[in-house]
Amino acid sequence: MYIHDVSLSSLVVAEPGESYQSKTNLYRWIEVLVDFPGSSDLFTYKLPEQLEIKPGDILTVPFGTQQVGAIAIRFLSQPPENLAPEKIREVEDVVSRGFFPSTYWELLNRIAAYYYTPLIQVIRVALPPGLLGRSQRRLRLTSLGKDQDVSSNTAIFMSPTAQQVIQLLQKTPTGDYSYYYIQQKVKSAYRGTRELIRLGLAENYLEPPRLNQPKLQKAVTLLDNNYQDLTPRQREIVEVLRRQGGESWQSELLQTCSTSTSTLKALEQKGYIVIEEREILRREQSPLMAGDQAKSLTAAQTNALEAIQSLNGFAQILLHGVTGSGKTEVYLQAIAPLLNQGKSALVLVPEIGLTPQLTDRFRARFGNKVQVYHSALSDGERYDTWRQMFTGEPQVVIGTRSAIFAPLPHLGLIILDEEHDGSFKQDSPIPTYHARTVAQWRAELENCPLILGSATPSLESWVSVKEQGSRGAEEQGSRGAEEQGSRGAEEQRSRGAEEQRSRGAEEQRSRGAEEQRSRGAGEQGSRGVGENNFISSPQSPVPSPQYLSLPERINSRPLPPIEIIDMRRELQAGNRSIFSKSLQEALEELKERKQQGILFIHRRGHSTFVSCRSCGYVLECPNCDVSLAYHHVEEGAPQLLRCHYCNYGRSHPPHCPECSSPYLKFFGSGTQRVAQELNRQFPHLKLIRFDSDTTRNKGAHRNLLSQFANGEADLLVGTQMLTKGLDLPQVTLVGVVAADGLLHLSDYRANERTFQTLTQVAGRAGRGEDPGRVIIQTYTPEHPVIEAVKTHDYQSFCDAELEQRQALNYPPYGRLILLRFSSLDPIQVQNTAQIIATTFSDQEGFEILGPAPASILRVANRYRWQILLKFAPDALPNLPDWREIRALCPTSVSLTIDVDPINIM
Ligand SMILES: Nc1ncnc2c1ncn2[C@@H]1O[C@H](COP(=O)(O)OP(=O)(O)OP(=O)(O)O)[C@@H](O)[C@H]1O
Ligand SMILES: [Zn+2]
Ligand SMILES: [Zn+2]
Repeated sequence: MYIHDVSLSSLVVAEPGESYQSKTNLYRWIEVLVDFPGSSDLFTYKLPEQLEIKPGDILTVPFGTQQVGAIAIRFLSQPPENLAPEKIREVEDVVSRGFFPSTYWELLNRIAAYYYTPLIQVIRVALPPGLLGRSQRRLRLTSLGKDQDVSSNTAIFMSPTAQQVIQLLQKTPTGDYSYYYIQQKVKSAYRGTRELIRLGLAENYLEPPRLNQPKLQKAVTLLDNNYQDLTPRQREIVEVLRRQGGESWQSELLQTCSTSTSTLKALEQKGYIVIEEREILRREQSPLMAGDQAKSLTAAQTNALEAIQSLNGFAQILLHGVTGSGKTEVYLQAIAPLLNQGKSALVLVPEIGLTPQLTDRFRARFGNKVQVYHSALSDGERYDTWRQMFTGEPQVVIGTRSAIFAPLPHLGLIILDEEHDGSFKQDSPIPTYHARTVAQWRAELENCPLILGSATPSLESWVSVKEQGSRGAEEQGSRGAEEQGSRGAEEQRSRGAEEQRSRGAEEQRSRGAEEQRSRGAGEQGSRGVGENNFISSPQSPVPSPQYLSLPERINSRPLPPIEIIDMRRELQAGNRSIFSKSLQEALEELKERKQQGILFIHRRGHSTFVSCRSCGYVLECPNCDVSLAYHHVEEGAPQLLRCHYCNYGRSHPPHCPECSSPYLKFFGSGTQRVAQELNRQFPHLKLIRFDSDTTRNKGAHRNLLSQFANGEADLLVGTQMLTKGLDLPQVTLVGVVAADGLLHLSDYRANERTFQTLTQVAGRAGRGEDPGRVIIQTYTPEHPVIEAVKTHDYQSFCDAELEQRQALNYPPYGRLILLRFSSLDPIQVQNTAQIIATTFSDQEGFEILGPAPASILRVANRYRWQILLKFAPDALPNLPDWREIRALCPTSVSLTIDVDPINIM
């Protein structure tokens, strides 16, 4: 055994369609990941002759004195340098073939390398929870083995261990045991088991994780219905079963016929029916949808669809469609023909609970071919949905960021809807992947198109389109929608996506190889999986997306006009309400016109902090360096103080804890306060509060949204979560109570995030017949972001913002890596951050910002420090060895390496 690191250069896997046989002749070693607690390294094994192994197969290998499960990762053409070939042990056997295709493994390896994460941890995010950890290898008798008479003549040829093992198995009613148990009971059992398998008396299998065993339910199947010797009661049951097509779940049959299990048993004994356990796949229960037909497309939609359908193999599309322009319809029609070709599609959305409407639209179109996959499913649901994907049946998987790992065998298309959304990025734990980046790799490896859809594309995507060349996005943007779709597609084709792809791959390979060579051989041994220095510059190797736009709303409906209200003026004019005059008038009109409205508030709760008027004391969280938010839903409800970081809660004190003054004042408005204020000023308006406090239970989002859609309320009052994808034609008014809270978040993405949020929330208004109206209240109306939102001017916002980013080398130009340290010990975490920062100081090619305390130093009693590394564009710096960096961290300090971080706070 030998520990070796993974790097792309030595990643040799069978390409699809390539002859695998020729590879085995070349490569006589294989690296495997062993399923052994605490082991995250790759180990090298010899390929036995006569045994076909491919990357992605599940194996058994000798490990120390045991046999353990393992996953074949990749072939090696040479044994590791400092290990004698004769010391390398052989793979024992293949348990399950083709568990994952080779492209999938390459994907996992890229993620491990790019995000500095041990491969095993990447595999853990890719698999449903618990699959790897708890799966168990077992041995069971075949029917031949069950009938084998151990004292007979044939058995004489069996070795004594094989005889012992088969006797052990025959003693159990099921004829199977775990390997672990067999090894405990029979000395050197492994030889015996191999022998039994060779003789066809026993077989290997992998038992699925214990907690997630398939769910079984009794099913009744009709065998015979010629009614002889049946009582009238029994005859009735058989008749019911026949009318149901000869099959029913037992529980349903019992209910329909009001009968008992003993009556069914009697029928079974007479040979009329069989009752057997059958597996039911647990999937999220979905409401039944009325079917829905493809809509006839607008000209711009048609152009976009044609461009998408003309793609062959890997290509990226940025589908920039204003809010309400019908992007979803384009997705649906792009997917439909794929399903008919036997392929599947993957649709990623920011937060699935928030977008039941989107899932419903897919279900209405594709029925039960739609699978929903996200972390809020129970482990059992996740496991079953995951296995359903493996069947290879054409299907549409809709999910959140981790669904990018959905094991769909024939992937025909990947879509990232609202691609700009921050929830596609994982901040912790490692790998700190961005689903967009992973989607780009996956589409490339699976050779299928990737569509990035948004009304407010991320600057990353925008820049990559612009950099595509002189005939890029800018020109296209100003061209008529008509012309643009087809021209764009043509350009793309002639430039040859193919060529780009192979170039990208080549570059990568040779770069990887170089690095590999330059590293000392001795060094290799100490490294773990995925700790190599591969890093790619932002522009390469993935080719730029093609730009498609849907510049207008459906039916040429206008985008809603946006009024900016200067709240300082309101105050000067004597209006002390949180609602401006305009907003008050607009709210008054809602009821008269039988229309609905949405009010956006940046925060939940009632007030963001509570402070004493007499001494200025601010009530703070005992575990975090933040103030406590005041929660009070309505008159008579308990008054609570809650920490929005660690969820600490306490009752609201009647007096200041410091000076006992009774005069405590509330600052900063959240959803609860706005709701209370609305109830006071507009008692006739019915409202629904929509924030993480009111949507905690499963299905709550859907319930509240359908209440609102059914007209049971006039106003929807909520946070961020109502900016995403709501398509409600009756909504004419959108109000933003205070835009400033968004702008004042102190990181380099605050402007981009504010522009996106405000544009998206504004986009909820006027999607139906009646024109919309948007009112944004702010104390800084002159802010350039607010002005760009007002004029719906994405382009000029981007230009201004990109200029700043470029000047400071921030993404999408420069690249960032954030090291986050945290510890219960305030001194140790600071010292560690300082020590590590000095190890960087002699390196060239990047700038070191920090170490600095995080903007909130303490959260949940952990002290947080960080170091930001900033790389110049196109620089391929000599990055430190992350293993060594990690080694400098004492166990009490945890380090997260966040590659391409988007939250730097
Ligand atoms: N070709 C069409 N003809 C008629 N109606 C359409 C057509 N395409 C889409 N629609 C309808 O227009 C509305 C808006 O479309 P959709 O929600 O897909 O827009 P979107 O671009 O995804 O919006 P957003 O980005 O704001 O969420 C939907 O109700 C949809 O059913
Ligand atoms: Zn006080
Ligand atoms: Zn707290």
